[in-house]
Amino acid sequence: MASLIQVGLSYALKKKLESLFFVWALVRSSISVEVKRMFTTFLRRMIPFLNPYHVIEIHEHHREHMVHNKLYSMANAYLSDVCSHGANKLHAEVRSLSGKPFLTIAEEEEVVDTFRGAKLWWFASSCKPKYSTKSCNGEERFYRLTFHKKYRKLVEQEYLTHIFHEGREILARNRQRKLFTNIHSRGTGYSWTCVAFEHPATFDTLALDPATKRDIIEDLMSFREGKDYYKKIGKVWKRGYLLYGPPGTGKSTMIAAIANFLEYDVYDLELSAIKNNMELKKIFMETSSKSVIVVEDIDCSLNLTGKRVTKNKNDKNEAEAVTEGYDNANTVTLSGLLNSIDGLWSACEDEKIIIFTTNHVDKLDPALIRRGRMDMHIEMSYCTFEAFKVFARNYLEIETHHLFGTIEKLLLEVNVSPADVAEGLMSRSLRNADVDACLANLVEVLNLAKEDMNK
Ligand SMILES: Nc1ncnc2c1ncn2[C@@H]1O[C@H](COP(=O)(O)OP(=O)(O)OP(=O)(O)O)[C@@H](O)[C@H]1O
Ligand SMILES: [Mg+2]
Repeated sequence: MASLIQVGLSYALKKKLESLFFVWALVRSSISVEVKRMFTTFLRRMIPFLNPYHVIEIHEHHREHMVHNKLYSMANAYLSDVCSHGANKLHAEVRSLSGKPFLTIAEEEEVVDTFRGAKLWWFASSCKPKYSTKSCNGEERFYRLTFHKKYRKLVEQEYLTHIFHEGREILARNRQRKLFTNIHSRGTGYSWTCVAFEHPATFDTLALDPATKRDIIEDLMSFREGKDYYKKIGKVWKRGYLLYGPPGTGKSTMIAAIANFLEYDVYDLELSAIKNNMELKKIFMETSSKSVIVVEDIDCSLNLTGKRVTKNKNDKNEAEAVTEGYDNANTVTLSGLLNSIDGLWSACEDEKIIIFTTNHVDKLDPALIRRGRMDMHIEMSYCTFEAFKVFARNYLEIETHHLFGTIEKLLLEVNVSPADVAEGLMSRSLRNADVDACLANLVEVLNLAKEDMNK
């Protein structure tokens, strides 16, 4: 019965449609081409006029050159972080070894965002790309952003920039941080190669005088938040730290703690592997923002202790020229290094920390470490009682002990590095020995050091 009615209805509908088409064919043939054109133009104008919404499509790649569209990546990160709760279907992936999942909005899903009172609809979709590239040969993803036309100015002038900046911050927070080192490859010359950066050191585990630690943390925080300030005073947004002190006092550990605190990548620059100033400049330019650039043992890296270039090169013989840092095609010189650190090129991709470490601060050229270039000079000293207490807290989970008095006295008498103290505590704590045994072992280490000193 139901199917009979259905057949009857569709038959009636078919008949109606047939008569409509017949009338339309009659009208079409009777009206002039001119009227037809006017009618179509009118319709074309009326449809957008009646539609109060505007649409912006943000594709994964630039339409013409098929290079990656940064706005797409930022929008993707932004929507995943801010609006993903509104989506029913999500994709999950892990981008860093920390294991934190990163959720992205699945295709054909719509989420809603609000910005300064404006409501914005984001629809995730994909299409066939016009051209195919290595990274995109099947489908190209895109977002369709829909908003009321009264918000057009707001979207163009503020919202898209807001998306870009927020997305960049979110990507930086979620990315896998990297440790780069410079290598020489036959084809491309000098370049960076990287591995995941997973050093566990933090300021909590760093054994250091609490006041110095606080100063460093405050300095780093004001650097990180100082974008507008640096711009206002006309300085490139970067900061230099010189870490100096005897071996095993925690200079390299401090670098890891700084990078972890700021969540920056680390570029470990091996100066002695670089051929000349030109290569050095190139390799500096290839570092990205939000990074710590490190030159360890700067006093040993190169002969950078001579004076800077003097113009009258002819007065010098070759050997003197090299020692005094002339711009030689086959060497990295002091002036080359200074230029790379804070010449005009250093302004590309700012927000960088530059750290030099040395065991012999007195050997360095004052020009290399003057304030403004190396803004903060941090002395990493032998182990103090305050530093020891950090180890005791971290390694043994104790705040006080009857042997603390003896250890404090011994630490005032002998020069032992934090590395030695850590080793003294660790050799036993690893084997689950009790606290008393660990501290007794350290007292023994300190007494031996005292005997050595007296000898
Ligand atoms: N201040 C410190 N806080 C915590 N651990 C430390 C500290 N100093 C040294 N250590 C421990 O000692 C080891 C060696 O320290 P680190 O490599 O940081 O010393 P360094 O100053 O860089 O030495 P070098 O001048 O020989 O390069 C580290 O692995 C770390 O475990
Ligand atoms: Mg070191």
